[in-house]
Amino acid sequence: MSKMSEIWTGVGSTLASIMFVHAMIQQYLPYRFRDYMEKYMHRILGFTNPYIHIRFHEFSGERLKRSEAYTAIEAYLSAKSSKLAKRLKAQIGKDSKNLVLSMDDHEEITDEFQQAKLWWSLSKTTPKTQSFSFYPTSEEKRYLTLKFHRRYREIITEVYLNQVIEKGKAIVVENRQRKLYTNNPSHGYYGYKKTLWSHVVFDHPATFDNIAMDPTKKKEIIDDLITFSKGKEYYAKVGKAWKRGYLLYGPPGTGKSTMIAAMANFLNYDVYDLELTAVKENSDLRKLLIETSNKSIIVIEDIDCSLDLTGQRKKNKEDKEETDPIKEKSKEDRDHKDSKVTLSGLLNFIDGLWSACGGERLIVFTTNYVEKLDPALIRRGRMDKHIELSYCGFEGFKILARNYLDLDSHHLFEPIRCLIGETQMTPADVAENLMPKTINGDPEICLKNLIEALEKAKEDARLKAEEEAKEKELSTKSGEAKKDAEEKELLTKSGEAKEEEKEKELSATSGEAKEGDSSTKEETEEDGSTRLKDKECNGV
Ligand SMILES: Nc1ncnc2c1ncn2[C@@H]1O[C@H](COP(=O)(O)OP(=O)(O)OP(=O)(O)O)[C@@H](O)[C@H]1O
Repeated sequence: MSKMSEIWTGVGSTLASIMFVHAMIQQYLPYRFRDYMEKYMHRILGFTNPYIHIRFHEFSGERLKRSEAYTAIEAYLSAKSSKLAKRLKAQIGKDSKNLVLSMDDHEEITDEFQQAKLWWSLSKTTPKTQSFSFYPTSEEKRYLTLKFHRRYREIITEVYLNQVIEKGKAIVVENRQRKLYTNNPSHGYYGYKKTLWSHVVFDHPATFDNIAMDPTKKKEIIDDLITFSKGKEYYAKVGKAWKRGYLLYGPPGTGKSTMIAAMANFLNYDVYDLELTAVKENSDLRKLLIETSNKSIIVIEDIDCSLDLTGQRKKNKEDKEETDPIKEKSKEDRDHKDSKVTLSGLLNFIDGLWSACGGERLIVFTTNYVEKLDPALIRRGRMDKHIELSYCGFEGFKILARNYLDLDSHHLFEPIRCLIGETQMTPADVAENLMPKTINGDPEICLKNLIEALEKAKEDARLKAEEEAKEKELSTKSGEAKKDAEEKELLTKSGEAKEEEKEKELSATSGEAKEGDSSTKEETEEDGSTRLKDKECNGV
């Protein structure tokens, strides 16, 4: 018993001495010397230690991007961690339904592969000088370490790791909780240790089934998206970055935002809603791009009024102030932020060298005024597919009737078919009219509401057309009157001119006659010496 306590005492004092020496070295030895010591310690241990260590850092490069390998390994280990690790981290899983568990910092779990035993551990380093902060520090650097016996080197590096990454990637896709991101302002008080994007869970119910548009057009878009998402090899073969640009244009309320949500749901992509006016300069745009993940849609809504990219912003503003002053006011407020993003910066963002890092990205612009955009911005190759979203047709109405009223046919469909072809009503307005105003509302009432609204829209359009025709007539008449007056004036002027000419002519001929009498006069003017003689001839 006393021997045991002696041993323990010995172990305790040895440990204390080691810790003391370690603390002394940390405190007083210059860091360069410490580095040398560490280096040689590792070398000495390398001769005796039969284990190999591989590190996987969470962030690659200058913390630019989360390492894909790290993410995949983390996902691979998460199933094992929940069974084996003693300390776990919990995160909310897909659709906010379940918890995803993974091992906590400084935990270690084991794995086996073809009789080889492996150890995975999660560690982190904190910065040497840590300042006090109210914010969670983002300076911690995490890394996973794999340890295995050197006799398994080949099998682990050539087979096991590839399998881990492949399985991990599949788990990431499966567990992916899709997100809707928005960029934080590059200026202002958020500058300290901020992340570039903030996100919420993306949970939009729009799908291609419930979007109201022409079925042929819809199929064309779906086919295009499928071709894109399966086109990794093709894009590599033709030497193009794996990305595609979509330009969605059309009047407000025709479903541009709804289309983006449907695309994201269809492809299972994240959405990055990029607010250009919050980006200070072109270099910030590049950083934002690097921070986006693969399998994502980067959206710039209302591109025509985001920035002075069209060279016509002033004009746009004037145009729109007439139509929607409230909306325009808030846009104007945004414009007041001093963003220096330029058209060339944005073009670089879309298809410069940096746009090729990562892959499987869609870039979507929306606008209500396609004709006002700079052609360079929307040329094919940048915006590969131009999609017009327009007023609701009968096919679109049928989809909305199915969505909102569970109706595939009704005797009121026929009058609606006629009316909808004669009016310009957006799907948003049609949907609003179809929405039952009470729970379990009668679908017939909703259809009648729509008919009423369509008739009103038709009447309004007729009145407007009449008014416009009148205005046109008036302006033509006033134009004609003006023209008449101008012509008259011209005539009068030309008459006067003619008269003047005649008078001139007359005076010229009478002058000539006089000149005939004194033909020698000209000569006298040319030659002063003859003048006297002439005068004499005329008896002066
Ligand atoms: N094509 C459509 N199919 C189904 N619903 C639609 C469609 N278009 C509009 N809606 C309905 O109208 C609402 C407004 O549509 P959305 O915001 O997509 O229009 P938008 O074209 O993006 O408008 P804005 O140009 O003003 O941003 C949506 O919530 C949706 O319910």
